[in-house]
Amino acid sequence: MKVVITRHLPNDVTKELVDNFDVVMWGKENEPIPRKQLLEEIKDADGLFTNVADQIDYELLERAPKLKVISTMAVGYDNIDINEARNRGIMVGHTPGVLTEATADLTFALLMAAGRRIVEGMDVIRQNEWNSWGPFFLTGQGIYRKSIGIIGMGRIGLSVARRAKGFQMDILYHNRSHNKEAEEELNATYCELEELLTKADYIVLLAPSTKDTYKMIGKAEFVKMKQTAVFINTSRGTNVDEEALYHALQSGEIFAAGLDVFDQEPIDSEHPLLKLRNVTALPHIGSASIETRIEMARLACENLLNGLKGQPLVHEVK
Ligand SMILES: NC(=O)C1=CN([C@@H]2O[C@H](COP(=O)(O)OP(=O)(O)OC[C@H]3O[C@@H](n4cnc5c(N)ncnc54)[C@H](O)[C@@H]3O)[C@@H](O)[C@H]2O)C=CC1
Ligand SMILES: O=C(O)C(=O)CO
Repeated sequence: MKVVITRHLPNDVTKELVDNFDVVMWGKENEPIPRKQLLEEIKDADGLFTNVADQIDYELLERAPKLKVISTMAVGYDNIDINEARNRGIMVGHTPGVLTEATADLTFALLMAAGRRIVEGMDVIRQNEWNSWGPFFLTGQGIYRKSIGIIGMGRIGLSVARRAKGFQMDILYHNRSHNKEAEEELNATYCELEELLTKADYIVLLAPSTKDTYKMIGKAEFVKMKQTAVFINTSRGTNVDEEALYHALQSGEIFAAGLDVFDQEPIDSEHPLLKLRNVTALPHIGSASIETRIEMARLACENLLNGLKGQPLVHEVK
């Protein structure tokens, strides 16, 4: 059987796949396999090892009559046409859990960086703009004992809430259903979205990208936030209306934003959002700790191996 791997991975991670299957692996780690080449290689493939940056759509699936398993090295699978895969009897595996703590760390780092203007401070030094200590020079928003509103209280949301508890923050959340663990362990309060937006000092978006969450934070939502609010998005860029976000940041409707994800990735370096001093932007590195990425790659390999051997996947998207 043939397996296509769309990014270069370490040999010790792919060993079992290489020992058992005919593996075609793209040679570069940080550059995507050209679409044309992927469409060619997929024609006789039984398994596909992919990630958030590949579009696994109708066109690709239509060209892959033998495909049995798609395994993504990610928890989010919005880049995969799940319905089409299901119609064709193709199993889809993903990697929930192993990346939760790394992504929560990065989310909290962004929250602190945006609130306390950390990257802006570095820029000021680099640009030789640091003249003196000033009473209100580079002052930002406090974090300790402030409130945090988490939209999407799932695995990562709960781990972010645990970090917030360490800062004695008041935890509000909005979710599809009540999260008992968050309420009992952290005294988190369930809110309707509107209430969360008006009350929270820090607003953290961690819901998946679905048709219900598409641009769920837009003009109407930013207007409801406090002028001192700091907005953090580590979910997916498509969950936010970026034009409305730009306007809210530029006009002072909100204080700052910390963004790890964008509507178009990679974001163009000339994008208006990146011109704003009150934006802290990162290139989709939420889960990028070395140990977490290795665990994700191993789990994705295990999903693929299991599927191709006719065994249940460790984590199958249902
Ligand atoms: N920036 C990065 O590198 C990373 C980003 N992510 C993103 O984070 C997302 C969350 O991951 P997990 O916490 O593991 O998933 P999860 O499934 O455990 O949590 C998602 C939560 O969002 C809630 N939700 C769904 N639709 C909602 C809506 N319309 N309104 C409010 N809440 C809603 C769900 O009920 C669930 O509790 C992923 O889907 C992915 O998009 C995940 C890992 C790394
Ligand atoms: O897992 C995900 O969904 C990511 O965005 C990358 O870790």
